Amino acid sequence: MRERENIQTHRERGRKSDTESKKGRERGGRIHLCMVQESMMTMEGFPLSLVLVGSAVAVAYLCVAAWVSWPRRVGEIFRRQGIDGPPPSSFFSGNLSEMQARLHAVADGGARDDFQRDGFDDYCKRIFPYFDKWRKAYGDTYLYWLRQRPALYVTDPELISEIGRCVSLDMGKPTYLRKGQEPLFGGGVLKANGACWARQRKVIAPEFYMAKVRGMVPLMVAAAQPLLRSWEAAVDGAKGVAALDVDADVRSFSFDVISRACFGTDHSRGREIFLRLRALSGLMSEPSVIFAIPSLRYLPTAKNRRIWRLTREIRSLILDLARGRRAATAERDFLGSIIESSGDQPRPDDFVVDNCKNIYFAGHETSAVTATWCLMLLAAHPEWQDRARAEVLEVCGGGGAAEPDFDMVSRMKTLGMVVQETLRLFPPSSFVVRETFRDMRLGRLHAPKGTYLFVPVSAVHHDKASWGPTASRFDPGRFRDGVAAACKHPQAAFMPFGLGARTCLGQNLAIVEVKTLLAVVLARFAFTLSPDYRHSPAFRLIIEPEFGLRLLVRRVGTTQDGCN
Ligand code: HEM
Repeated sequence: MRERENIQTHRERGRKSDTESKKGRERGGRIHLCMVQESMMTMEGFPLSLVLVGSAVAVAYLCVAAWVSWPRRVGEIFRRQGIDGPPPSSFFSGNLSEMQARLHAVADGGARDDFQRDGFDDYCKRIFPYFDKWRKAYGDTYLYWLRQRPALYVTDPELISEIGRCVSLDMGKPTYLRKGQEPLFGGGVLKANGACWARQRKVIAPEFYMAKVRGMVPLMVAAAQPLLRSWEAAVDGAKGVAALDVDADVRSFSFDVISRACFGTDHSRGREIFLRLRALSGLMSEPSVIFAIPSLRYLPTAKNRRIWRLTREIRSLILDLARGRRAATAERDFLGSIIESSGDQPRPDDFVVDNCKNIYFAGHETSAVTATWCLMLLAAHPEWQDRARAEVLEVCGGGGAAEPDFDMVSRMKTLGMVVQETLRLFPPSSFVVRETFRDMRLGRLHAPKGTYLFVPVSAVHHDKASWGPTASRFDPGRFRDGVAAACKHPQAAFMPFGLGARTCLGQNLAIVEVKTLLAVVLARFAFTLSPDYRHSPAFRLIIEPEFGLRLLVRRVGTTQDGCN
């Protein structure tokens, strides 16, 4: 009985709850309907475009929030690894404004004459005062900011070696080096990355192997003749001792060497091309708002039109030469070889044009400024000048009568040590720079994608921890038993030609070229620094003497007053 009642109650409860839930469903349905109606009213009240704009704003907000918080998150990644650094002064400039302010403060103090008879102040502290300050505050490896990009300053030998060992295509030349520089470098080997770079390097590298450079010594001797003739004329005209601004002559020699090495018998036409490249480079390095705002590069301003015209002329001159070469017998110089390999490249004409331009930029000023610093250091250190000359005269025989050939140049060990010590004290390239194109592990370091790695070559070359207390002194003798015996951590302490997979392709050519020039000069002339030489290494993409190099030059075997 009670059971029946229970069942009934349960059924009634069930009916009741069914009715309630039906009512609820109806209410819910009405609510849902209302919401849809409401929302339809909203859509009607506010046009769809407003809703879309709202969504776009929300997405943009999220992107900006991610962008703005990225530096903080990256900073945190480095801090967790024990790497700290100066806080960015603003989100947009990073540490750039502080860097500029310190540079101005030093410039306002005037260019210091920091040349000393037996040593050189570490000019890097004057040229890059911010790095020195930050290194003292944050240690050998620290993080700073170039706008919104993290930049790691690396002087720790272990980390430098890791960068040198890395062969991954996920690390390469920073993209900022290419932006706006297309007319000068195009997609050539210097700034390319990934498979495109690897393909080009494979073709170009053999052109500068020692076996090729061996055959270039006669063209170097030929390229030195105008300099020798003009110095002889000046010395004879001055009745014994001439004051000469030698840096322009040395640059002209180097220009001729690279023209002859690249274009062989066509070197005079090559010179025409390189002269236009020089003009183009001059135009593009003029400070201008056009290059700060990328889209302005496409405006037909007078300057842009000149840039475009030069770029077109250079391209068509190189391609004309290449067409002539294809029709004639193959010549085994740089141009001949890259024309031959261009067929396997995706864009053969670009490959030829861009790499001719790249070799000019890579190989002209760097070798010239190295030879200029060598002359300056030999002028300032007569004992080393005498030793180097004695070696040249001995190797070339007959009092230096014979023109040097490759084997003779290779036997000039003292001269080799002088060149190495010059590259240590004044490396033309102040930085080896890389960018990580994805998150990477370098030894113990985890570097997020988009990190710049800056190895300050000149600072590392002057580091007393690696080179000892005489680091700032000119002492070629330290290289007597090679680089390994000259310093601690040789892989990470001496890198005038860069690091690892991207190391300089022209280093054999450069060293033989500088030694050959010094040999022919030393065999004929003795020189000292002019009293008005002002020692002031300046950073203008490469480290060069700010006020040029003036020497007092006389013929070998005569004294300062010109008498035997
Ligand atoms: C004393 C003279 C020279 C110095 C100090 C020098 C220095 C350098 C440095 C520091 C690099 C960058 C390496 C890196 O990022 O790790 C480089 C790259 C390069 N250099 Fe030189 N260089 C000199 C002369 C030359 C000459 C004469 C040529 C050719 C004729 C040349 C061709 C190149 C090329 C093609 C690269 C790009 C390599 C690549 O990215 O794969 N260099 N050089």
